[in-house]
Amino acid sequence: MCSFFLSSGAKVGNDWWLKKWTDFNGAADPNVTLKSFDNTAYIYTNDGQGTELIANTMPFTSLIFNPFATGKSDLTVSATSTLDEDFRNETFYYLGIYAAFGASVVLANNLQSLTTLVGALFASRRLHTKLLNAVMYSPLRFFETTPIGRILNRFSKDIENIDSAVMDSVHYFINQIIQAATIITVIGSVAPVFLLATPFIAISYIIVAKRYLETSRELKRFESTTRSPTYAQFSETLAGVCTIRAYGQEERFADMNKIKVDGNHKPFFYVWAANRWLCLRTDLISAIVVLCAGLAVVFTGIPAGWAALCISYSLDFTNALLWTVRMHAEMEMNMNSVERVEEYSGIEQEPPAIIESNRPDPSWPSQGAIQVKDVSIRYAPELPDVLKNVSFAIRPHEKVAVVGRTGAGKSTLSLAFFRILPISSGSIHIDGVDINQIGLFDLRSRLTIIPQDPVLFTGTLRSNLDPLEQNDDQTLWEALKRVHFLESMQQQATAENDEKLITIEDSTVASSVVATDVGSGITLDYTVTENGGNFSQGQRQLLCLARSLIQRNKVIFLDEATASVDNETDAKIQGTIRKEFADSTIICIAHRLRTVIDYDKILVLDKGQVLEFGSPLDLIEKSNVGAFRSMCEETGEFEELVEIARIASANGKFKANNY
Ligand SMILES: Nc1ncnc2c1ncn2[C@@H]1O[C@H](COP(=O)(O)OP(=O)(O)OP(=O)(O)O)[C@@H](O)[C@H]1O
Repeated sequence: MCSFFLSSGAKVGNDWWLKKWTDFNGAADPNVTLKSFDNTAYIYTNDGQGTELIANTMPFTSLIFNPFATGKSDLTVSATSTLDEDFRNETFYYLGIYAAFGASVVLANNLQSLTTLVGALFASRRLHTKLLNAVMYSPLRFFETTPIGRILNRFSKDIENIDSAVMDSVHYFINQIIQAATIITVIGSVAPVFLLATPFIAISYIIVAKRYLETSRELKRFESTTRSPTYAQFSETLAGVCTIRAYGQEERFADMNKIKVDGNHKPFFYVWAANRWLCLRTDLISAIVVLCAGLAVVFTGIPAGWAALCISYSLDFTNALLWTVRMHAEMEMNMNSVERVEEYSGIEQEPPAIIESNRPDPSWPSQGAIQVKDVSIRYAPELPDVLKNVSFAIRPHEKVAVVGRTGAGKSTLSLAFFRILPISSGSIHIDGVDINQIGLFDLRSRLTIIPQDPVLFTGTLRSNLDPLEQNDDQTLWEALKRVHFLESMQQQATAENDEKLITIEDSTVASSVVATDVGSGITLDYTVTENGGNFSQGQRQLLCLARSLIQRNKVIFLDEATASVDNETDAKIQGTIRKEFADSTIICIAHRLRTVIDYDKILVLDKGQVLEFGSPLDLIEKSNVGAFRSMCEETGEFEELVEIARIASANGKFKANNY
């Protein structure tokens, strides 16, 4: 009679568990052996003539044994419920391990994501700051030789890549490598003969990956370099849209844009073609891996479960391999952005902003005496000198006009004072301080320039006049009034709408221009659009002049500051300059000789050299060969200019020119 007790759900799971069972059965009937292999239990009897398998379980299933069906009804096999207890304990034990694995995977994943994100943010911020500083403090030459599109590309696409893509690709690349290595290890440990195939797999991988990486890296670089001209062309087109329309060239510019966009998209298309190429190769390698795994399984004769594991892992290998190569390429391509941003951190920099050991007195320059000695300047080391051994001296509070033909070097001279261009030889002293020996911040913050092209920033009147918010509203309004900006706005508003009566209030509270209609009123919060686009060129120059009035520096450069205003406004502004800057040294670059004929001195430049330097009257009365004299003659108002110069000389400077 056979008795077999096994409660339902009991499973044969591992050797240890089964060993106990076997012992138990062995004790019950020495002719019965119970073996376990690969999660399957086998019951054998030995009738003295040989061993016979009489029952077996399915893998991971309960032992179902019907002794009558086997014809071994005299067989006694017994098992007790202690097996269930063991099984239950072990199940919980392994479930616990499994849960712990799950929890650690979740934790590790989160930790990894956190580290990646924080690391990426930190790295990206550092790189961005480095790039910004490098560009901000680069010399003028850098901007002249570097297309704006290229700089924009660094700050937009490259920084975006570093922000979001670089760390992701590094992260996935490492994951994929671990996955591929794990697969090889698992298959290798189950069927070690498989390891014989790994050199072949490694070599194939290296060949395919190398080819793909080289191609895709070049394609990506090509894509990046073709993007900059696209940006440049686009921004140029936007800036010159009026001219383009005026000449009816819209279509040509649109075509140019299409060509550039096409050029930029071509490499993108080829990147995907290369991707397909890669897929084919990795599929091939993976097929060989599956074949090798299959052969290894067959020839080592490992149990079915392990064999299945090997094969299913080898199938996963295709994906792991493909993504390892892809992520490797992606990582390298994204690293191009890091390389490109890093490249800019090595660009030439301007001298230091502050030299602690040599800071000028806070009141410097208090007089405005200037000594220029043998100054030569060039725009680049490979270019010829633009200013050649220029020497002159200006006494405190003197008003000096710099005149000369186009290209004579007038604007370059003002750049030399601000050290926008480095002085290649000679020196400039202001109130006895060699400007080459002090920091750029100290130098530039003590001088004022009103450039040929007035620069305004998007914001408000207030933010443009007083960006550091160091002055009260009253001062700002005063400055606007003195440069006749308010008048100009009033005229404009009146012209726009006669019914909107604009008045200039002189109230001490704000001295604001208030319109009866709020819509046309001007306040210090009046919007200034990009580049001051909502003001005329002349109004922009007036605003720059107002800004310099507020600064009240002792040395002022006017680079054709009133070139874009009408004669009447020019006369008013000149009056303001004479009054407001009476105590300052003024160096004024001018084309309208009438504007500067009553200045203290005239400096005539020609081809970067000083031709004449002296009082206007002295120069104008020079014999016929005088350069200034012939310039005055060319104006067609020679007599008038001579008259003004004479009155100015007789009555004291800055009084004759009443227009
Ligand atoms: N960015 C530059 N790079 C190279 N050379 C330049 C650059 N700017 C000006 N130059 C050269 O320097 C010389 C002097 O130019 P600058 O602008 O100082 O003349 P300018 O007298 O102010 O002329 P304008 O009256 O037309 O403003 C010119 O011959 C010009 O070719």
